[in-house]
Amino acid sequence: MKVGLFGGSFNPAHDGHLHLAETALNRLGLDRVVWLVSPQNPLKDSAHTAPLAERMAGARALATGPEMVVSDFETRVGTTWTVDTLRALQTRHPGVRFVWLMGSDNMAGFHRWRGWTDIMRAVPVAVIARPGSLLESRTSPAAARFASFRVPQERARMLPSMPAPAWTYLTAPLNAKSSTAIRAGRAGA
Ligand SMILES: Nc1ncnc2c1ncn2[C@@H]1O[C@H](COP(=O)(O)OP(=O)(O)OP(=O)(O)O)[C@@H](O)[C@H]1O
Ligand SMILES: O=C(O)c1ccc[n+]([C@@H]2O[C@H](COP(=O)([O-])O)[C@@H](O)[C@H]2O)c1
Repeated sequence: MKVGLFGGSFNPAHDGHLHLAETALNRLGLDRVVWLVSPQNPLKDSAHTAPLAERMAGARALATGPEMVVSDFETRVGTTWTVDTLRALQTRHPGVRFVWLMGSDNMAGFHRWRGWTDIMRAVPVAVIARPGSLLESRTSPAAARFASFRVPQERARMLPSMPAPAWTYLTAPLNAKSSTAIRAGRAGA
């Protein structure tokens, strides 16, 4: 079983998220994409985060295909740092091939995440291109540090079966949606 782990605040969920999930599902040949709705991004201000139930409902409304699963795993287990979430999942599901999924904006700042080199060594990682972070992500400290472990996107279907570290950068048709823009629109409405 090959499972993409799609962590996010989903504050709120939007079709850019669906774009990322479907791109990863198809290009990596995954069996499932799990939308891990974060209790709270440890690097973001909690004052702007909507209640979990609201964010879960928004994610469920979009993640409708049979391969899509929306999960509150981090809340149930009590993890907020991704490195801890991955350890907990790998301990519980030793037979599953997990791949961490993220947009290129997160790759640009990935070196600020707790235990980021441990994350790279724990699971393969797929980065999906997002407008506004194309150059920063490709020239980021994480991309430089793990340059020799990069898998060309033409071989992305091999990624879930590869031992970590291994990562790929998927250039897809871009989607410009963002939760920040949606929240700003609501505030101004
Ligand atoms: N339009 C998009 N294209 C590609 N990846 C995206 C897009 N929107 C979000 N992502 C990715 O989805 C994951 C979850 O993102 P998140 O829930 O923080 O949404 P966001 O729009 O980035 O929110 P915010 O604007 O509040 O930071 C992240 O890895 C992010 O990079
Ligand atoms: O573990 C970390 O240091 C860390 C720092 C920033 C973000 N994350 C995770 O990255 C995922 C995307 O976060 P976000 O807020 O960009 O949607 C989500 O699962 C967060 O918990 C994790």
